[in-house]
Amino acid sequence: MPPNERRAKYKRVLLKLSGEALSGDQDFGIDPKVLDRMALEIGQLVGIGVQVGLVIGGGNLFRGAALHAAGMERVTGDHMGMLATVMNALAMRDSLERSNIRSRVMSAIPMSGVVEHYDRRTAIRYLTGGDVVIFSAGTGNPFFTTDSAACLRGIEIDADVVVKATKVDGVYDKDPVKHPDAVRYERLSYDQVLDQKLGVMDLTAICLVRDHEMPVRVFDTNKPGALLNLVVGSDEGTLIDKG
Ligand SMILES: Nc1ncnc2c1ncn2[C@@H]1O[C@H](COP(=O)(O)OP(=O)(O)O)[C@@H](O)[C@H]1O
Ligand SMILES: O=c1ccn([C@@H]2O[C@H](COP(=O)(O)OP(=O)(O)O)[C@@H](O)[C@H]2O)c(=O)[nH]1
Repeated sequence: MPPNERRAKYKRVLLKLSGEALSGDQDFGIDPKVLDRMALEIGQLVGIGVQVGLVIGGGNLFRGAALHAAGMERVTGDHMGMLATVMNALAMRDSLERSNIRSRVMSAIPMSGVVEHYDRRTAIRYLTGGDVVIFSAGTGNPFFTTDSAACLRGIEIDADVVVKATKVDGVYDKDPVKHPDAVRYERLSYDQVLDQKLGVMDLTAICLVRDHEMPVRVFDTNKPGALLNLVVGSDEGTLIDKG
């Protein structure tokens, strides 16, 4: 069935893309080919009437913890990490707009003249009007991650689901990159993720979605069509919910 004839299961989704995904085969930076592919996949969602909020990480450029390990003060490192997410957001907007997908970038850190300051009601208005909204600069606070920012914004904008795009095709009983015998879950409860300390999302983010009963789906960024499939209700990746 052509994508535009497929019916969406979700009306509004919050999609989290890791910064690392944007660097493609390189260790650092932004690969325009990856952005263009993501823009295409996001465009398919918009095409079937799904409202898309986007949170992009910054790990392809800077991570506060890594800068700190190299000797930098942690808060300064986190500020650099958050600014990195703004750069990624600008690159993503550029790619979306080249594909004729209307989009807005909002930042949790005010950056007059570059991007709009985050405001929940304005964001919801943009989403309702069909614009993709990219929420940048994480939560605006050090010591958090963009996974937490994705869960926070997902809850704030009343998304139906938080969708985490990652390098693996779901949540496993142990890290599948290190353990080839790891077994993938189709569905998990928040408490299982917390009790078993399953490392696919940080625990602060999981606590937040648990407290607000926001479902999360983890899927493989590199699998073509997976995002559209899960939005139309296929069993892609792993679903984390209250069980
Ligand atoms: N139980 C687990 N199930 C799935 N992935 C896991 C698990 N434990 C650790 N991981 C690792 O978590 C990574 C995904 O986390 P992610 O947040 O996307 O990475 P990043 O820190 O680059 O953003 C995977 O690449 C995988 O190696
Ligand atoms: O609310 C936030 C979100 C992010 N960061 C910083 O920004 C970096 C990049 O985000 P993240 O590591 O979550 O990116 P990803 O792993 O998704 O690429 C983090 O390492 C933190 O240093 C932060 O301080 N507060």
